[in-house]
Amino acid sequence: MIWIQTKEAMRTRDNRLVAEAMEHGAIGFVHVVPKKWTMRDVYEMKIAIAWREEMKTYNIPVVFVSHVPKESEVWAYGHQIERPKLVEWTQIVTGAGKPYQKFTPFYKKAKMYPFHVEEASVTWRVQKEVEIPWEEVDVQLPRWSETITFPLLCEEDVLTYLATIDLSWYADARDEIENEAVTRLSPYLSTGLVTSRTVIAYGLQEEAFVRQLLWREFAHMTAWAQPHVTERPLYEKFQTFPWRDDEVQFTRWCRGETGYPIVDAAMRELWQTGYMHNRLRMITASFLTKHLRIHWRKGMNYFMETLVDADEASNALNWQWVAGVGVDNSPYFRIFNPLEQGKKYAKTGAYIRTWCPEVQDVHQEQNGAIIMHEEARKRALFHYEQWKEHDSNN
Ligand SMILES: Cc1cc2nc3c(=O)[nH]c(=O)nc-3n(C[C@H](O)[C@H](O)[C@H](O)COP(=O)(O)OP(=O)(O)OC[C@H]3O[C@@H](n4cnc5c(N)ncnc54)[C@H](O)[C@@H]3O)c2cc1C
Repeated sequence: MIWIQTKEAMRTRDNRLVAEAMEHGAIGFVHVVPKKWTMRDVYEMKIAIAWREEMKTYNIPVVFVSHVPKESEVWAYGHQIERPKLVEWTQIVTGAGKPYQKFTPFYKKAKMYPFHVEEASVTWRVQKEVEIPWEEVDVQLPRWSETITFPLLCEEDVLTYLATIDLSWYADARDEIENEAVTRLSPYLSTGLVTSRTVIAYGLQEEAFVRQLLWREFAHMTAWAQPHVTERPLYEKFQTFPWRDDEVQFTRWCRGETGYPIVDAAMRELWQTGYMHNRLRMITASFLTKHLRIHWRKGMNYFMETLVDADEASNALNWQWVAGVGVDNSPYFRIFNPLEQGKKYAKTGAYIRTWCPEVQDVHQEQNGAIIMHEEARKRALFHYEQWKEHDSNN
């Protein structure tokens, strides 16, 4: 009997972990119920509840536990079998055999190889009742999750959705916030309801889109090669950068009360739905790290708690990228003007008004704004220059 962690394993297609486990006989799944819930935990729990129902047809138990005792052997992606990838990371390396630090050369090299295709799908079969060696726990989802509409909960629905995706205007419009051209596949990729190989197998191969899937792959490769990406800046010199500690301003950012309509709309949408468009993630992360000069790790941790697609590697790499502390990033001195970003990518104001109905002029700082843009920009540049001169060993 083999027990498998539900994490990233609740699907039929491209699932070698489960297919191989079944070759050894009966299987069961264990799902660890968290003590403190993030948005993504709740979403995963809901997927696991639907999975438990589906698995009943085959007598395959899905057990909810508080923890997995150290001594018990439980199969999991990343242990018995590596996570599904599009390319072989050990092959996509520099001339010196090192992992790429920059995305563009990684991307160009990755495109030189055919992508890995889907591996075994699981052929489910009814098994005999098995004894459960685990102590089950009751699941109490947090009250706040009751009002949230979560993305799809089972693979079949996601596959149906995949078949409907039209990428013909993705390249031109992926930055648009109001006329959304992006796919919203990230919760499914993050929880493993589908793999990027299945996405490709469904014919979603438009170049600009595949480039984004490879950004994800690059983030995961980086976290594998440099696991400290969630802790320290990859651009080591930034270890000494003087971030500000300001709980009041941080809370205003989290709550969408900065007085910058585009920032506030995005942060409120995140809080109420767990979703935020990529362009808005860039604008809000830039605002926190440059306008407010608050540590990127605080923002990163807040996104990990609130995003329904929270993914440690993608989140950390992107935060480092926006903050300008990674190795392949927009430099710290390039500072987004949130008002201009709003005019360009959320032109009509409809998006902003949905989340900030109180706002009159959607492309202006509001009365009592946390800081004036020009002043914030100057201060950020001043501190950056000072740090460069005195502390960064440049
Ligand atoms: C500060 C910040 C934090 C982020 N945190 C996360 C996170 O926790 N989880 C997460 O999945 N993505 C994260 N991203 C990347 C990106 O914003 C989301 O993947 C994207 O918005 C998801 O929407 P979509 O599926 O409609 O994207 P699409 O544009 O349709 O892209 C398709 C897929 O490509 C991948 N992808 C797209 N852009 C990126 C990117 N910049 N980096 C890595 N993969 C990408 C995602 O898997 C996405 O589902 C973050 C970006 C920023 C700037």
